[in-house]
Amino acid sequence: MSVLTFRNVSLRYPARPGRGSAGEKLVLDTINLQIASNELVAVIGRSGSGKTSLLNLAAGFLDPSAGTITVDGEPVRGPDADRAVVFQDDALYPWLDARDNIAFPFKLKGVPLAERRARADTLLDRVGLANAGDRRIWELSGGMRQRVGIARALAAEPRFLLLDEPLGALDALTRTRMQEFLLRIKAESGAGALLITHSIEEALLLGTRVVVLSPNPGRLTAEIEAGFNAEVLNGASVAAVKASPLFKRMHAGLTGLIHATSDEEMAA
Ligand SMILES: Nc1ncnc2c1ncn2[C@@H]1O[C@H](COP(=O)(O)OP(=O)(O)OP(=O)(O)O)[C@@H](O)[C@H]1O
Repeated sequence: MSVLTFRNVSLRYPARPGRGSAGEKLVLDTINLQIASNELVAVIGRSGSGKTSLLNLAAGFLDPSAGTITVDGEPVRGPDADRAVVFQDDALYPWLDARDNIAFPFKLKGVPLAERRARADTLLDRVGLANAGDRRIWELSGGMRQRVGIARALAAEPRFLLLDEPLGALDALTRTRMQEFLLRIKAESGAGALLITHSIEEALLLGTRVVVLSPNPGRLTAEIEAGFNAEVLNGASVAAVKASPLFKRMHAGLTGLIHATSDEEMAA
């Protein structure tokens, strides 16, 4: 079991040149958060509350201004394939086909061509794209592209998946299918996951825990345990889970928590 830990983490963006320290911005304030391999922690909060900044810290793209981020006690010192990131726009290489996109991390590790293609094919199969290996990225639908992105993230067998609105650009139907897919893939991979989403519904459906980030500066102001992901993994339909009275009550509760600090509407 691995654990990603934020301990008293704050993040300050520097002032723009010429503005002295007056323009400095405290974006995250004293964040304490742990994500274990068996968890999917969903972070919600209004726009600008610091969700992406939090994920960028976990990824090692940014250094905290104070506090520490560790994986199993080892400080995070920069990006590492062990903490694989999936973005909203899939960030795939358009000049490569689906198979070679997935095989790319193996290429960087010096794995021979035949072996890396075979490993990519196994991953394609896992994400339900066994017949799409030869297709160019622009020949794939949005949902298929996100599957390729997720397969590429899994290629390094990461201990943590860092998911920044991975389903945000998909139409509602595809998104629902992909939510279920993401849950299964996450469970099979054994990786812990941090999911940033604008959707309270998605957070509640996928998260083992949902944490609320309140803005100016970003602080974790609420944390709830959610068990709906286990219901979906046990075979319940996403539609049935979302329609349950408990889901609706918890959704209303979280909406209230976010609106308590916000004038802005969050997407349902
Ligand atoms: N590189 C940067 N330099 C200065 N300020 C930044 C930088 N990146 C983000 N910010 C500011 O930090 C705050 C948090 O931004 P962040 O993108 O983390 O929030 P978010 O909750 O992910 O927002 P959204 O939901 O709109 O994506 C915002 O006020 C933003 O303007």
